[in-house]
Amino acid sequence: MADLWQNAMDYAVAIARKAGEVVRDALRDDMKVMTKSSSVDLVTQTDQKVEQLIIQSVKEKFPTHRFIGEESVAAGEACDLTDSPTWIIDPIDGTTNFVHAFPFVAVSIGFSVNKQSEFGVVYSCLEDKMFTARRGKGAFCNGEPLKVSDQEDIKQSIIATEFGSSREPEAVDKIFSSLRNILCIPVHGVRGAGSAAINMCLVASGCVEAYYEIGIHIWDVAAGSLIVSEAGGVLMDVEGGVVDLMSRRIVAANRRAIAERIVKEIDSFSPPRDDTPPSKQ
Ligand SMILES: O=P(O)(O)O[C@H]1[C@H](O)[C@@H](O)[C@H](O)[C@@H](O)[C@@H]1O
Ligand SMILES: [Mg+2]
Ligand SMILES: [Mg+2]
Repeated sequence: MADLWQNAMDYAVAIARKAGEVVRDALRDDMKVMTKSSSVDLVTQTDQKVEQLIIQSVKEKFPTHRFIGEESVAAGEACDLTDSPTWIIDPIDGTTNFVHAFPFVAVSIGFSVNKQSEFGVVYSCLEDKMFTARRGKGAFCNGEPLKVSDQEDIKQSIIATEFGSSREPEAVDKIFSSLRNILCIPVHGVRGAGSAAINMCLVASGCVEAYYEIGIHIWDVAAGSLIVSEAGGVLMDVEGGVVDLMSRRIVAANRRAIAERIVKEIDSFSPPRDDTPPSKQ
């Protein structure tokens, strides 16, 4: 049977590559850096330009499809995931890296239908690595199949995480408390690429055993989640149980036992959900 969404996925890969070129070119220019929710939540004209480029290109080809885009939501659009085919876009995941030319910057495009993820594309544009996954068909990097690490022992693992863009003391205290607990299990190391999407691709590639973060948004992890699960990994909420991409909390791991061990050490909290309008937060 023909794959209904393969055409859309091929299109997403082509747009992500084009978007990556725009990002790479912009690194050479002077940047105007603006802020969003806090003085460390950065955005540039390139984030906005790339998001518009992706949305306009998709609209030409798939006029009935819907969008959740980071910069459109920042501009006031609703973050609604319906049953309609929906493109979930982070035009630059790792904007702080981009601003500082720290070389981990990704274009992330997730696609969901009936609230189920159908494909995910993460283009790590400075490394020129194209990560892709189609539901039920595996995950790939530049066409090569991906598989999570087979490590069973958390004490022999590397765990990825991020500090995020909240500087509220209560949140920072919990982030540090979780980090301390995990570091002192002890694990071999803790790392962070500065891009949620790339961290998830590192889990899918078997370079780190797990990644967790509280404070991410649906556009940071929509594509990466499918890439992890298609590479054989698991997703979980930071308190255990089923992950909810609107909840702004995620654990992605090579296996359930490692995810559950991390959950035990996380001092959890709940940022305002992505699907709660700012007026109700
Ligand atoms: O760079 P953006 O798209 O803003 O995404 C980042 C996110 O906002 C932060 O919370 C995470 O810590 C980063 O890893 C994201 O990639
Ligand atoms: Mg992001
Ligand atoms: Mg972004």
